[in-house]
Amino acid sequence: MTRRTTFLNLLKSAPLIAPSMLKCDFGNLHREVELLESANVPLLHLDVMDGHFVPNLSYGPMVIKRLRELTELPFDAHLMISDPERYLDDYIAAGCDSITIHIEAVPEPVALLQRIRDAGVAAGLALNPGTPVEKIAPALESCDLVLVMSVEPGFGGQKFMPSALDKLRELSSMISTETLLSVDGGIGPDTIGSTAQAGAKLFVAGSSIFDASDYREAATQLFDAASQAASASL
Ligand SMILES: O=C(CO)[C@H](O)[C@H](O)COP(=O)(O)O
Ligand SMILES: [Fe+2]
Repeated sequence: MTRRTTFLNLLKSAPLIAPSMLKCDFGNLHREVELLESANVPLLHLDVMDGHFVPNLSYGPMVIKRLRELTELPFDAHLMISDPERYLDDYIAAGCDSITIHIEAVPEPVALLQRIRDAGVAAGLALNPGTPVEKIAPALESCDLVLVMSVEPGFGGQKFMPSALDKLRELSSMISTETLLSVDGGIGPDTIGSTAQAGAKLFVAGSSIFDASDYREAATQLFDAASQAASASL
């Protein structure tokens, strides 16, 4: 069983709430991971920023490797970096279970997505709010995950952009049922329902979990809202 197979099996437990570690307390990673494990979240979303592709810096493979020692939760790495090919092996070796690259950083992504899959890791492709769905259409068959950004990438705590909803609807009719459709940015109790109705299955949540006093309660509230909206839209 590869990391990719295990990651894709998560789809069976959708909706999936993925805390974005960008908003966690980096001075106390061990404790944060313990709290998230007791909150029963199914995976962690790791935002990697290089200060070039996006105007912010976060962490890289060395931190992810140490985090890997703290938990067996699957890692969903979101690489907001230029030239991800150059660093890909480091992220694979650090223990990521899925690796998502941006179409704006890699306009011809098929070969790189295949390299990720060949390494036994799930391959994801993200698009920014200003990028139309057509740009990623030729690569969809090479994707295990498609990530619709509902904020401009680079920072947590931004306001959800409703233009993501049309993209989610469009993509749900284009991708296979085995592909994880993910949404990232401004996801909270008031916005998650509309994204679930639009077809998202994996919901990245930073502020709405880490700003809460009880992570478990916050994650459960998001899960319940997404489940209800998804079943109402059936
Ligand atoms: O990729 C990201 C930012 O580029 C983050 O995953 C995202 O912003 C999470 O934070 P929040 O839920 O607070 O919007
Ligand atoms: Fe992200």
